[in-house]
Amino acid sequence: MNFRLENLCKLKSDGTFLFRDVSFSLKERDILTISGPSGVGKTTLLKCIAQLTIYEEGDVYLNERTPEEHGITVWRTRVMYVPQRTPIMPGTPMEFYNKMLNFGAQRTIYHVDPIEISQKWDIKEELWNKEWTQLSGGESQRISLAIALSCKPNVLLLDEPTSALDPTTCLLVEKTLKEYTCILVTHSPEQESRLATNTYKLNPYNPNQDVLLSLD
Ligand SMILES: Nc1ncnc2c1ncn2[C@@H]1O[C@H](COP(=O)(O)OP(=O)(O)OP(=O)(O)O)[C@@H](O)[C@H]1O
Repeated sequence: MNFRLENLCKLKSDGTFLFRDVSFSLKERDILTISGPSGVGKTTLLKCIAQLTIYEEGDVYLNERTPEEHGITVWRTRVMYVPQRTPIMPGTPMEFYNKMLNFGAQRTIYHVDPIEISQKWDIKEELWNKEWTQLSGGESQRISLAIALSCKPNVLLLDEPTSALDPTTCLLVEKTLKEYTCILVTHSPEQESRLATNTYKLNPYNPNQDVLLSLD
């Protein structure tokens, strides 16, 4: 497996750059952490990679093929975005998971049991049949993550995946994540040093850099 991002550029609504020329690459079981100040564009970068948000320039490749070549729906199952907060949804996690199993691109994938994954993180099986609205932030965060891991995507795009967890549970989740290839947004330098095989610091875009570049 190889994954590559080349010179991704994203404009803000006022026409200035949110970020410019973001490039990195990953191989199997790499964990690339993305850090940077609040509002710098970390979530937006993950959404661009997942093809959930448009970007103005740049290319992204999974195994040397673009999202268009894979097909956008297949891409999103192979390069899977997990938001920081689970959107408010009707029904239970089990109902959601069963629906997902019948959804186009997922039908062809052999899934790992998400309940088994979540049990490693102290999620009891009965929680899967509770309404999403009745779950705590940390419970729904772990269940959403278990569903994503069960699809065995090539690359996981994780937005602060342990933000709602206590330190002990956070370490249990990190232990599992080490078996996967991830691009992971974190505000924790400790988490970065425990997990990262590669790091990327997203800095606020500085237009003065363009002037210096054009003078070269
Ligand atoms: N689709 C979009 N197009 C243009 N700008 C956007 C888009 N989505 C978000 N933004 C803007 O990009 C900026 C960065 O938001 P983003 O949520 O990516 O930051 P972040 O680095 O993840 O922040 P935090 O660490 O607080 O979660 C915000 O000002 C937001 O309004």
